Amino acid sequence: MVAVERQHTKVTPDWHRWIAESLQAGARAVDILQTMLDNGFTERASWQAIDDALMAAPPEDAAIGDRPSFDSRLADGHVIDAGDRAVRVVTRIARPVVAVLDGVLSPEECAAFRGMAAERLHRSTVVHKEDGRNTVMDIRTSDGAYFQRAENELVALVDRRVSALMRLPEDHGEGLQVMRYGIGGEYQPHYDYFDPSDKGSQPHLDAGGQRIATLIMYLNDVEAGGETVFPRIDFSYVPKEGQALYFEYDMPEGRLDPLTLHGGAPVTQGEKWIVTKWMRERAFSG
Ligand SMILES: O=C(O)CCC(=O)C(=O)O
Ligand SMILES: [Fe+2]
Repeated sequence: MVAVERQHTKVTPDWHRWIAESLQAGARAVDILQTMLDNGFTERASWQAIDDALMAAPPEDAAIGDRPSFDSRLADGHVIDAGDRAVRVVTRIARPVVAVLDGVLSPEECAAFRGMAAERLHRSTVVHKEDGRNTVMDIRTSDGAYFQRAENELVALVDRRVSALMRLPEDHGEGLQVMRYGIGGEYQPHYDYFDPSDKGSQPHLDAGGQRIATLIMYLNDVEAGGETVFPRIDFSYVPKEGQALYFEYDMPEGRLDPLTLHGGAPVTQGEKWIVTKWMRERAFSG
């Protein structure tokens, strides 16, 4: 019989005390959560206990006006210089590192990408866990089109802008990937980084190393559905033409941030078009 690992759903008084003390000592809720997950508690039970502790005794130093620190590769400030464009920050989340950015692409650029991609769309694939090959699977039901770095003027312009924005050299970037989701089209929750324990990740890791950050740019407003969701932090972004969602997942000591689990919710009305840039830790031939 296969042993089923039981997860704890009951938080003991000792643990409640530890949570309260850790919060008072200034620990972050996400780090407390991680310790609890590592010790076999369910996510739901852990958050419940952390929330209870926060309600009972909010950290003394959490004065309104105190700004959390956003330790991110993105520049500070409300407006970021992306070379040929000023990009406005709409929202920042500290952990996982996420930012919503406005004005990354103009309406004309969005239309041009949709038009350019329409001619070469094919069913999107995912990396197979075992053999590393690009494989069609139900978890990702979109059509995609790949653009080699700098393959035409618009692609070159956007590659350059994205590199300035993400503060990583252009040659760390995979070619831009346009995706179109029709009604029912979705991308179920996944990590963008390659799971180092999967055999199939190896050929990808050998070329350019691990993926470390993602920029999803939205090429249209979606009528209904199609949100980009982060289920581990209950965060949902509603697509808006010209905006982008930035997130990074490389953490100190080579760890990868599991809170970046994310997906594209099914489109229920209209279409959804995005163009994505995945950045690697090293230069990469494309
Ligand atoms: O469609 C979405 O909102 C998510 C896309 C995504 O996860 C990706 O391009 O890696
Ligand atoms: Fe993704």
